[in-house]
Amino acid sequence: MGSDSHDQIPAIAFTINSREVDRGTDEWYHLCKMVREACENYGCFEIVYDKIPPQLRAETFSVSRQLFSLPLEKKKKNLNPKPYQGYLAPTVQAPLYESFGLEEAFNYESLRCLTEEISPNGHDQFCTVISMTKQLDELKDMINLMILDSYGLGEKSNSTLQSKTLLRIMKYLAPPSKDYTQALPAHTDKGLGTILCDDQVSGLEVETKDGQWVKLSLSPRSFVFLVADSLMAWSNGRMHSVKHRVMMRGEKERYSLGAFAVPLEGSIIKAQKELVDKEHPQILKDFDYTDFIKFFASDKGRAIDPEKQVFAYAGIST
Ligand SMILES: O=C(O)CCC(=O)C(=O)O
Ligand SMILES: [Fe+2]
Repeated sequence: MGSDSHDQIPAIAFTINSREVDRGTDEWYHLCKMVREACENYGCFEIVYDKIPPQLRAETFSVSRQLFSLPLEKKKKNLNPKPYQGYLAPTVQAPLYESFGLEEAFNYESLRCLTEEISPNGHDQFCTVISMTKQLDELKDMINLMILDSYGLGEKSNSTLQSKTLLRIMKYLAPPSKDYTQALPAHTDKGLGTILCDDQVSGLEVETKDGQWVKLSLSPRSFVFLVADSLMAWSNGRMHSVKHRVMMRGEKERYSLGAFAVPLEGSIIKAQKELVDKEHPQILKDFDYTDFIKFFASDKGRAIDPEKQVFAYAGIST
C-alpha cells in the first residue's frame, strides 16, 4: 500500500516565467540541476507552477465530466485504431478506467467534434480544453529544454526530443468495495515524459527505486512530471523511467488529465553519445519509436512486464 505522504518525491517550484525570458539565468540553471537530479533519482517530481490558473484546471475537469457522461455510442465515435489513442472504454484488466486520448491535442477538428457532442455550440468547452493544452504544451517544452540544458546539450540539435502532445482525459469509477483497489495497473509510460494532474481525488502512486509505493496528493497548483521509457533510453539510462499505478479507496470517482510527450512519427530514439562512457556503457540499441509502440501493443509485448518491454525490444545484451 502507498504511504500517504509524498515527502519521498522532490517538489520543484518553477519560479520562472518562460524559457524565452529566463533561459541562461542562474535561476534557470539551478532549476535544471534540480530537474535532472529528480529525474535521475526518482524518475518524477512535483511541479509547483502558478502559471496555469486553478480556475482553468477546474473548468477542464468540468468539461471532462460532461464528456464522460455522454452515452456510450457517442463516446465510441472517438474510437481510434492506433494503440492507446482515441476513446478507451473500461476493460476486464481495468474495469474502473475510461479515457479519451486526443492524438494531436492541436488537432482541433477531433476535439471540436467531441465537444459538439456535449452541446451544438460546445464552443466554450472547446476553448477551455485548447487553452489548457497550450499551457501544458508550453510547460512540456520548458521541461524538455531544462533536461537538455542540464546535460549541456541544449545547443545541440535537439531533434531527438521533439514531440507532439497527446492529451488524455481520464476517469476512474469509485471502487465497488471498500478495499484498496487497483484502478490502473502498474506500468511505465512509453513516450518521453508525462505531465499529470487530478481533480483533487488522489490515487496516483509512484514506485521509488528501492521498491516502495508512494501515494501522491497534489495541491491544486501542482502537477507531476514522470520520466517515460524513451527519455530513459535517450539519456542512456541516466534518467529513471518510473513505474506508477492508480489505487483507489472510497466513494469518490476520480478525474485526471495527462499531457503525454510522444516522439514524432518515424523518430529514432538514440542514446546521446555524450552520455555514453566507460562508466555508463550503452544499454539500448537505437530504435524506431513507432515500431516500439507496435511491439508494446502486440501479444508478445503485452506478455512482458511493462518496465521490461523497452529492454526486451532494444536491450543490448552484455
Ligand atoms: O490518472 C493518472 O493519474 C495516471 C494515468 C497514467 O498513468 C497513464 O494514463 O499512463
Ligand atoms: Fe502512465
